[in-house]
Amino acid sequence: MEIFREFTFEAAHRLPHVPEGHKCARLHGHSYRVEVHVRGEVGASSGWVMDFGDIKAAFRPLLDQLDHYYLNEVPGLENPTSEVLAQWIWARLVDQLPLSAIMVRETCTSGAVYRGDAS
Ligand SMILES: Nc1nc2c(c(=O)[nH]1)N=C([C@H](O)[C@H](O)COP(=O)(O)OP(=O)(O)OP(=O)(O)O)CN2
Ligand SMILES: [Zn+2]
Repeated sequence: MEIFREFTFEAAHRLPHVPEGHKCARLHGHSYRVEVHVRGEVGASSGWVMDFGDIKAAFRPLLDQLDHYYLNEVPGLENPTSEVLAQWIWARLVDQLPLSAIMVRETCTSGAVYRGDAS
């Protein structure tokens, strides 16, 4: 069984390695949406894989580093694409949660999913 908890935060960024003239080289912001997916057995007594509250607690320190910040200044997010952000979140949660995926949405129509492999 896979469950997920969604989080939202506001942040600014710019993409430093895009071609000259690309709109994303300019400072701009997004209302980011992050889904943290975890996988496990459904407990016979609990009826759940884990408490959504435990996912929320694990994500809280990351939210404190991201919400209303300029992402380029956060260590590890100097090139804050959706892909880099998904990997950054994964690396900070993988020792605490049985992760199956991290989804990052920059906009309603674009984002990235990281499942912990190289691809
Ligand atoms: N593979 C990626 N491509 C782009 C990323 C990214 O993180 N990974 N990021 C951006 C920009 O951050 C941009 O702000 C968001 O992209 P885009 O989908 O182009 O957003 P728009 O809202 O501007 O889309 P429109 O529908 O064209 O208005 C760019 N690419
Ligand atoms: Zn952007």
